[in-house]
Amino acid sequence: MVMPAQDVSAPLPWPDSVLDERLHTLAERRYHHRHPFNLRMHEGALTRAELRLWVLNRFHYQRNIPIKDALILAKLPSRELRRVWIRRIHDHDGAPDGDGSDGGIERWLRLGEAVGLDRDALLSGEGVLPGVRLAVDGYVGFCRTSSALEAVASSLTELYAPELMATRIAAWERHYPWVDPEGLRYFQVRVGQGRRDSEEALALVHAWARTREDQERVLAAFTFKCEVLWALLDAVEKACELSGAAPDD
Ligand SMILES: O=C(O)c1cc(C(=O)O)c2c(n1)C(=O)C(=O)c1cc(C(=O)O)[nH]c1-2
Repeated sequence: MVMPAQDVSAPLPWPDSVLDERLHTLAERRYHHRHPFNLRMHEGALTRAELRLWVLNRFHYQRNIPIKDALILAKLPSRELRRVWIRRIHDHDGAPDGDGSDGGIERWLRLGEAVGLDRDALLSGEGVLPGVRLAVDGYVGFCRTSSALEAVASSLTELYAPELMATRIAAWERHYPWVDPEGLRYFQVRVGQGRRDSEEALALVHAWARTREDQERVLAAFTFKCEVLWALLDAVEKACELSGAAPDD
């Protein structure tokens, strides 16, 4: 019997713990918790107009999350996996037998109202910055064209979102008391959902990334996603600089 030739020079896969460590090192440097806009948000330095601009632009990201999750769903090979993943769409759009009022998109619309933005204004998409559109389109396109492993790996930034959201909730309560606290509900609910979703995604990545090449692809997908989040905030920060809003506006 002819044995397939083995590439003895191919590097061995890392243990899961080493892959996790590499993700962590990347996040430390490149996740958007370090972005200057988030730092300004946390220290209470944003004007009302700046906070509103962020809420309006992040809504564009939020409303595209279930769309990219539907693209990932279509790549999953088993009903067991699809049954688990479909819950992410319901988390944002609302339960299938409801009217959407229990979903994350509705909670984000309420966050908009809490900062003084009309829900029709958010739904119209008017005011979404070109850079935000490109960043979000980039994320959705990545999930459309990449492998299931890479698309799932790109969601792993959520490993770091719950801690950032806890910081955000505390900062908003302290520095932006004019925001109706009901608006913070989106983040309060998302902390638990984000923990669960990212742990599920990490378990899939561990199971699927069998070679060093797969693992390198995971790191590249994660880096790309950090860049999506970073580019979104770059666009918002630049618009703040250009508008030069007065501190008490
Ligand atoms: O506010 C944040 O900092 C933040 C970050 C992220 C993230 O790291 O991708 C998500 C969210 N929020 C979020 O609310 C959310 O629903 C979400 C879904 C995903 C994803 O990639 O599937 N990321 C995130």
